[in-house]
Amino acid sequence: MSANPAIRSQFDGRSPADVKAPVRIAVRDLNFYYGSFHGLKDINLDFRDRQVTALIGPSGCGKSTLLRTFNRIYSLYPEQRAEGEILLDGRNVLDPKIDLNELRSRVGMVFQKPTPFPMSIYDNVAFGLRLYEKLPKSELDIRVEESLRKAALWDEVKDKLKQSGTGLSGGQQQRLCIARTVAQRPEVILFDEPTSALDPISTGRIEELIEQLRTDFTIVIVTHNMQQAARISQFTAFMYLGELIEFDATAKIFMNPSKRQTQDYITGRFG
Ligand SMILES: Nc1ncnc2c1ncn2[C@@H]1O[C@H](COP(=O)(O)OP(=O)(O)OP(=O)(O)O)[C@@H](O)[C@H]1O
Repeated sequence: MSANPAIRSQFDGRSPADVKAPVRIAVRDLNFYYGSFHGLKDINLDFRDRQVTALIGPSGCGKSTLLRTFNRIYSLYPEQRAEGEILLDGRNVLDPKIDLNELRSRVGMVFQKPTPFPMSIYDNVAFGLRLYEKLPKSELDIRVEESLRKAALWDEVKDKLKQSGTGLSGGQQQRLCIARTVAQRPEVILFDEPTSALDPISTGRIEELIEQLRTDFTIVIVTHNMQQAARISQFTAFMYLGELIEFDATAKIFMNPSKRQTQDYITGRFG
């Protein structure tokens, strides 16, 4: 199962997977249930520091479910539960004693559809900072600018910070949501299909941005788009029916996967 030269050339010059990077999130024997439905089955997986890990697999395989365990966002729904361990820097985020606000400031999330708050661009970014960090106005201004720069949006909005965030284009709104997440200085950023509602140019900008954000953050991205996974991630996890089928460096998954199911999926034979 080795790749043809066209697939191989896609990986020329790409940042290779750093298999020695420290493990930031370690998933151990994770099972997830929606009521009686067993959504994730015995998942074991390591996410490495300052690497982009893509979660791929056919619709309904559990990619979003896995992503949503890392910041316990599922716990808004009483019938949903996780068993096992998700160690963030060695501490189990599934521990009921963990402070969920603190967890969510350490593990930020960007959703499929841009979700700016109905307030100014500045206030969108400052929102979490005002809640959790009592910064003087001058420092708040610095953090807002820094976050908008990291989200590659500053130059487009610096003269209209008081205008509503909802008046921006879809791609700009998504970068605003990234700025809002980055402002909290999280360690991990979760992206749930962040470009599926965007045009190709906006998609390209978000992909470039994710590559830049990798220098500061550990990134996990759910994507349906196999080319996108190949373009932007260092590691890829292929899931099917709630199970982790294969996890490896992205180049290995796409050029020489070990499992037949992975090969069939990446060559478009199913899913
Ligand atoms: N709220 C829910 N209640 C019951 N079952 C659910 C719920 N949300 C998801 N599921 C089921 O869990 C499984 C995994 O869903 P999940 O959304 O994680 O898949 P996915 O791989 O992200 O799919 P997609 O690519 O279509 O977004 C599916 O069988 C789905 O029907």
